[in-house]
Amino acid sequence: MLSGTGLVAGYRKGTPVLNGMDIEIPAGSVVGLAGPSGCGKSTLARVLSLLQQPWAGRVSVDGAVVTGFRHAAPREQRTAIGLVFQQPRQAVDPRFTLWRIIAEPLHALGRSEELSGRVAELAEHLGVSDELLSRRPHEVSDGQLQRACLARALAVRPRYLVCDEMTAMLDASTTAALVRVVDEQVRDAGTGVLAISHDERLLERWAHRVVRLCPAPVWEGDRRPFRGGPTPDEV
Ligand SMILES: Nc1ncnc2c1ncn2[C@@H]1O[C@H](COP(=O)(O)OP(=O)(O)OP(=O)(O)O)[C@@H](O)[C@H]1O
Repeated sequence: MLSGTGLVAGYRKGTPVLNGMDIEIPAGSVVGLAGPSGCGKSTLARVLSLLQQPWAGRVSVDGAVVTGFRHAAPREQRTAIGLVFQQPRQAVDPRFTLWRIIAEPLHALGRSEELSGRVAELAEHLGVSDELLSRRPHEVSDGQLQRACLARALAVRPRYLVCDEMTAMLDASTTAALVRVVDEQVRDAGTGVLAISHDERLLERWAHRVVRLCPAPVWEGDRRPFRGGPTPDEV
């Protein structure tokens, strides 16, 4: 289980974006996360991927409370969680070939003996041809690059995957292909997935459970509405 308990996080002192958020992503299931723009979905994705330190609350990975975030995140916990962003072009080094992009997490862990076999296996699984592997990001489409980004996220076999609007820029067939690969991970490897999307129809088809974040707060006198947690109509 990847879980966040009592998460408070934000950017400007005194105005948290998440204000006491609880969420649980069990192994082998897809939890959908929906909600209007600006309500904190990507913030939650960064906190659960250990890229952003919450102001309060805790993140646990398979029962172990995370003790550090960003560079201070324990390697074992950091590699347990893969992240795929909405904008693949902002998520890769433009100088790298797709091969190197996919290989990067293994390279960073010093697992060079696995590199070529694992990259070939992932590329085939994600439908990235040998010819595409030698190209750089500006020489491929968004969909082809996002396939490589999903391959990169899966390279070290994470136990959890956070997909932050992974398919928002993609056509229907690429969306279906990527969702199919993620579903196979869930079924065959027991991966737990947080699928963030504006597309409620996609989430209803894809996720076992959908959590909806509240809209941005509206001030009504002294009543400060709860913000950033699941609404009671969680399904
Ligand atoms: N780096 C940042 N610095 C300051 N404020 C930020 C930063 N990133 C996000 N915010 C603010 O935090 C709030 C939540 O942003 P976040 O990106 O988490 O929302 P979101 O639900 O993912 O939105 P969207 O659906 O549009 O992607 C927004 O008000 C946003 O302006």
